[in-house]
Amino acid sequence: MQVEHIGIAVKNCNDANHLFENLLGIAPYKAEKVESEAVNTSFFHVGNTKIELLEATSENSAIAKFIEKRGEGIHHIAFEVEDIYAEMERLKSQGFQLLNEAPKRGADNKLVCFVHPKSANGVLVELCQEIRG
Ligand SMILES: CC[C@H](C(=O)O)C(=O)SCCNC(=O)CCNC(=O)[C@H](O)C(C)(C)COP(=O)(O)OP(=O)(O)OC[C@H]1O[C@@H](n2cnc3c(N)ncnc32)[C@H](O)[C@@H]1OP(=O)(O)O
Ligand SMILES: [Co+2]
Repeated sequence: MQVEHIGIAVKNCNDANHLFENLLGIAPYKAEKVESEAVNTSFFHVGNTKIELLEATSENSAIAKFIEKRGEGIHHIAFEVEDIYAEMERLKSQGFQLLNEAPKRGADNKLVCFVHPKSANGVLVELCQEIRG
């Protein structure tokens, strides 16, 4: 398993893109809107992992609620897995609380699911599997 990306909640992707471009010295490689999560995302390659900037597109978005409550900042850590179905079963059998019954389509051509922060020492964990074919 490796860290696929670190999700950072931001108020405005354009502003955050400029800041991270200055910080990292590289431009984002992708911008993607994900309606199902009510977010705009922007991705930077950093070594063999990524930064995912997330801007809410609706006040009901998880990102909007997070920023309202905690301000901008690190939102989640995503791990890449080979078989998200098997990993979900494994985590469920170990008593982790999953936030979705089945994987859903995320950004950057991935199937994703989430583990409740309460099950992971206060960290929102995302599992990602590349959508193959
Ligand atoms: C576009 C897809 C993209 C991808 O990579 O493919 C994404 O990453 S999408 C990312 C945005 N989507 C999600 O985060 C979906 C999963 N998240 C959720 O279902 C909710 O945000 C949830 C359940 C984590 C929190 O829900 P809600 O905000 O309605 O509940 P509370 O505010 O009451 O929070 C409950 C409890 O959890 C703590 N909390 C909330 N968010 C986080 C967080 N990001 N990291 C750590 N802890 C978090 C919150 O503080 C509450 O704790 P308490 O001690 O009761 O205050
Ligand atoms: Co993510």
